[in-house]
Order: sequence, then structure tokens, then C-alpha cells
Amino acid sequence: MAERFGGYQNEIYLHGLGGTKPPFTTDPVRLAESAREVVSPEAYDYVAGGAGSGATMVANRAAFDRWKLVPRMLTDATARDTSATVLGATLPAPVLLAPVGVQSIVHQDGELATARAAAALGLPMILSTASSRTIEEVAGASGDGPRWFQLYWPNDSDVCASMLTRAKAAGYSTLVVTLDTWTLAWRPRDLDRAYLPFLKGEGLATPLSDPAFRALLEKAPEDDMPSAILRWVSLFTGTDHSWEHLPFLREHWDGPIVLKGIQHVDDARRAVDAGMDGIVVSNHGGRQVDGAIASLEALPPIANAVGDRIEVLFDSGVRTGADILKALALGAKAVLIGRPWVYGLGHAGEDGVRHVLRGLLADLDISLALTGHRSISEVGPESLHRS
Ligand SMILES: Cc1cc2nc3c(=O)[nH]c(=O)nc-3n(C[C@H](O)[C@H](O)[C@H](O)COP(=O)(O)O)c2cc1C
Ligand SMILES: CCCCC(=O)C(=O)O
Repeated sequence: MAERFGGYQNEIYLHGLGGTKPPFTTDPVRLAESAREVVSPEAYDYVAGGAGSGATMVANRAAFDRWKLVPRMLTDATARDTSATVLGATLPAPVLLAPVGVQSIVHQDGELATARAAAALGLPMILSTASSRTIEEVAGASGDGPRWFQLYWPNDSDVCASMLTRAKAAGYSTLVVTLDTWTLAWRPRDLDRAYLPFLKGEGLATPLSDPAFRALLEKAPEDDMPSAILRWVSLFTGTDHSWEHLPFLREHWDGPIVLKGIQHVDDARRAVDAGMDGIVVSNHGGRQVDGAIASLEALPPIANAVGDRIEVLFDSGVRTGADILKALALGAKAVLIGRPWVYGLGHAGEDGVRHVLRGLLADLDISLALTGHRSISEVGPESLHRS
């Protein structure tokens, strides 16, 4: 274990005796509001917003509220093990940083700060294709930390193969292929501001530095940025991939492949049939299909259908240690966290990401203890009650 996670609580309580004063709120509910004060209004709306009316974002949280934990007593949970094995690797906790693009809109250090914070805690960072720093720069910042690469699967096989080669060479172990954002959803908060961060060149560091992508351009991006941006947008949105195209990715990636954005049981089965290593049950934090099923509601039938044949990860709406326990009890191996640490990044860069994640991990450790579990593997359906 990288650190005794519950120890962050002691550090804070004992700040008068030389411990730590939290740099900003530890309250997951107040976190979003507090970030509003430290990032630009358009960046805040982009991060906090969802698709359409926001119904799926609300549903994601409501689904967590329908499940309650049922604590057990006198289990001697004084010594606990929060570690988890995910795709063959042992992690200090079943927690990963979800891929989040364009991080420079909330803090100038962007993905570099996030990579350092994740590495310090031993948690995998999943780097977005749409990052504001290149694959190689972020690898440098993450040092020995575990790193995965998220692919927005471009409509050009040379560009795709080139990015995968770069990611592999830079030490990314696992490929996460996001399937639910092949075109951008109707997002009223961004439309009202006519705000798309990519049009400022944010989030294009990896494609703009890619030799295969640059070979497609008549002029180098440095000489004609608008054309380069439009070319990128045309390659990465409106893509026409189908299940038959997955072998292409397998040919160009020799590590584990995880499909992100699975919500239907039959798609989960297809991922198994296609020989994929994992799936992320996710509705993209409610940012894509307004009115889509809550991610936590989609999880149990999918976990039951695929069993141990594929690793099931989960995201969308995870905010607390209790939420993590609920997702694990319903069949997830691990969870991805999105917005909370992005707010931390906006507050205080690397320290802010660390503060949010340490708080979440401490909460997980304490929740594990107080519900009577000694290890993550003990958490199961019997730990829950549906109300
Ligand atoms: C600002 C922002 C940018 C995102 N960018 C990406 C991305 O580049 N690739 C991706 O697969 N998912 C992206 N996501 C979705 C997250 O990976 C994740 O699915 C979602 O945030 C989980 O929900 P949560 O924010 O409620 O934790 C983004 C989410 C946010 C909030
Ligand atoms: C092409 C979209 C990349 C960012 C993203 O996934 C999001 O804003 O949700």
C-alpha cells in the first residue's frame, strides 16, 4: 500500500500539531461549487455540464442513493487492505483517474500536474487523446507511475496506428477505447457560450505533434492552425467504426484493451466475444446521451452477464468512499473518477488533485472499516440493501 489511506484524516485533525490544513473543501458536494470560484466561467460550465437537460447526470447520482450499505459489527477490521488487482496489476486501491481532455482550461500545468499527483499515489492515470500536453510529456511527468492511454479512434488508420505506437513507446500499458463520443452531444451550457475548447487548440497537443497527422496537412499547424484544427475535428468526430473493426486495434496494441462507454448487456457480451480484456460501464458522466440509463443501473445486469470473462470497470457519478463500495458490491472491479479531481486541479494544480484523491481514498478506507470489511475482496452484494 502506498500509504495508509485513512491517515489523511489524522493528518488533517492533527494539523495544529504539525499536520495538514486542507487547501480547500473535503466535502464532495461543495467541491464543484468551490471550483466555480477558481476557474473561468466557460471552463467551469464545460467540466460541470452534461448533455441536454442534464437528466442523466442527475440519474447517475440518484442511482447511488437507491442503494444503501449495511454495516457489520465486531469484524476486527483494524488492519485493512484496500488494494485491488486490475488487469493483472496490483493497485493500492480500486481507483483510476478517468480520461479527461483539455485539462489546461482549468490549470496551466494541465495533465502534467495530474500525472504527478496520480503517480505519487500509485493510481493509474488514463491520458486522453484530447490532452493539452503530448503523450510523451505526460509520460515524463508520471515517471514510474502506472499509465493508460485513452483513444478517440480516428477515421484514419495511419494516424491511429501512429498514436498507438507513440503511446506504447512512452510506456502506456493499457488502451482504453472510448466508444460513446464518436460525435459530441448536444451540450447547451457550451452552446450558450459558443465554447469548444478544441477550437483554441486546447486538447490537440497529441495529434498536432503526430507525424502521421501532420503528413495529412497541406501546411504545418504552426503556419495554418485553423486548417489543422478543422482536419482534426473531421478525423475524430463522426467516425464510422463498428465491431468488425476491433481487430485493427488488437493488431496495433499488444497490451490489454478496454472498451469505455458500455451500457447495454448485449454490447458487454460483444466485447467478450471480440476478445477484449475489459469494459468500462459508463455514460461519460452524463455528457453524451441525455436520458440514458444511470450508469450504476446498467452495472449489475452487465456484471452478471459477463461474469469473470472480462474485467468490468465503472464510472459516472462516483463521489465518495461509499459510492466506490456500492459499485464494487454491484460487480465492478474498480472505478474511474472524473470531475472531482478536475475541480482539485482547478483549485491548486498537482496539490489540488492530490488533496481530492487522498480524501477519496481515506474516505474509502474508513468506509471499508466501518462497514466491517477488511479487504476490497470482501465487498459483495450482501453488503448492500436496495431501498
Ligand atoms: C471535462 C471532461 C472531459 C472529459 N474528457 C474525456 C475524454 O477526453 N475521453 C474520455 O473517454 N472521457 C472523457 N470524459 C469522461 C470521463 O472519462 C468519465 O467518463 C466521466 O467524467 C465520469 O463521470 P464523473 O465525472 O461523474 O466521475 C470527460 C469528462 C469531463 C468531465
Ligand atoms: C471530443 C470530446 C473530448 C472531450 C470529452 O470527452 C468530453 O468533453 O466529454
